[in-house]
Amino acid sequence: MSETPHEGDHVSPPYGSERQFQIYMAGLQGQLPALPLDVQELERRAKERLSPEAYDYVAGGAGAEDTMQANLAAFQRWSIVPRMLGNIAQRDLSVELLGLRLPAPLLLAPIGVQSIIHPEAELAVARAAASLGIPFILSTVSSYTLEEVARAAGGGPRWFQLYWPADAEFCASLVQRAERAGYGAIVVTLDTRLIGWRPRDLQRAYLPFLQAQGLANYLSDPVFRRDLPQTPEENPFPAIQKYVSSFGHLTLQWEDLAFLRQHTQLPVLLKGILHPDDARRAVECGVDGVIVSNHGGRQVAGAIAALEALPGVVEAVAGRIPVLFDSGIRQGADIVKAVALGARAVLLGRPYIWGLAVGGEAGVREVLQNMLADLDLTLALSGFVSVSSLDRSALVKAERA
Ligand SMILES: Cc1cc2nc3c(=O)[nH]c(=O)nc-3n(C[C@H](O)[C@H](O)[C@H](O)COP(=O)(O)O)c2cc1C
Ligand SMILES: CCCCC(=O)C(=O)O
Repeated sequence: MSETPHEGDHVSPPYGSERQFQIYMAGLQGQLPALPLDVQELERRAKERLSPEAYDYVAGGAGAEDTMQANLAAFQRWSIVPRMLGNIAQRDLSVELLGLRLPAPLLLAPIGVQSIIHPEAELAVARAAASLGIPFILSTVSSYTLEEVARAAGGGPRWFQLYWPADAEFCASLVQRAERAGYGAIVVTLDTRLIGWRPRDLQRAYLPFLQAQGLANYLSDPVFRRDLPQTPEENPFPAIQKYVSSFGHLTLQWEDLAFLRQHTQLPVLLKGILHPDDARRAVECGVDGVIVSNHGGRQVAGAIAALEALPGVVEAVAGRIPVLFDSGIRQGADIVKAVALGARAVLLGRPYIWGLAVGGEAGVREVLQNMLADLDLTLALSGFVSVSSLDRSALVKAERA
């Protein structure tokens, strides 16, 4: 099922219009795109394929899911004001990020336990991302080990997301394994030291981690395994219990970030920043980047929409480190808006998981290709030839609906 990357898969503008043309030409021969282009339709198709609990786990959010909805609504409060008659023949979607030149301001957000979605899980995602040169961020709670996923990615760019465990030695072990396996940065997720109140999952009493689908990095770690009374192969319960009791490091504080610096050479980014004061604190702590995110509305019901938080964080950071963004990216225009508001790049979340559910590796690739083509065309038709030339002047704040 896996396909090897093709040279021609690399995104180079005017790729958007080429892809569009390919789709229409294939249509003349009676061939339609494999995946729905509309992300809501894609989600419906994914739902048909997934178990009800897996679907709800991905689709759901915290509480009444008001923040999850607000994440999407926030994009409608900014409008692009297209400019005419610039020369848009030569376009450049690429951006520089922590010494990497990315083909577009796009990465794949860390999403855990992907084997509940597709048997090839993170391996398929890593291959799809690598074929386009798009970095992916592997979750700590992945279904395959970080070493297995690194092998699947080959030379493709990758970062490791850290759920900082209470055990310092285990924390150091995870980070050093990631560094050895060629991950280029550590993304510390701050907003999920406890799991949010998620009614859909609670109603089904469903937590996939308790079925070992998200424990690959734990069970393969020599430090984690060391003091278990029985090996996880003999009896999984002691390992699961240990995982549950050590998952969230509830006494972790800003000063502790120095610990990471002592244990890795890699750049460190903080994911889950929403308040400008936290952004300033992050800069003072010497981290290399922040990610504005409310975890897709899965943690604090009633929290600020991520896009609403972005301008305040950008202002507080004042260009000292890159600001990334996620929570609500669904189409090319959303990327344009986030970048215009000061994000260096964005993370795509749920949509690529729907692609994985419907089409495995090829499905993820198709979602990414469509997103990049949409971005390229939206940018060009708005009058911009490069992502780096976008700024707030591209937008107006719409009247509140
Ligand atoms: C099913 C699911 C699992 C997730 N797992 C992780 C994770 O393991 N680590 C993490 O930092 N964020 C995790 N996230 C949050 C995403 O990285 C990202 O912040 C979120 O999906 C963005 O919202 P959006 O998908 O609505 O755009 C998860 C999100 C979903 C939907
Ligand atoms: C233990 C929680 C990890 C997965 C996650 O981040 C999510 O479900 O949102």
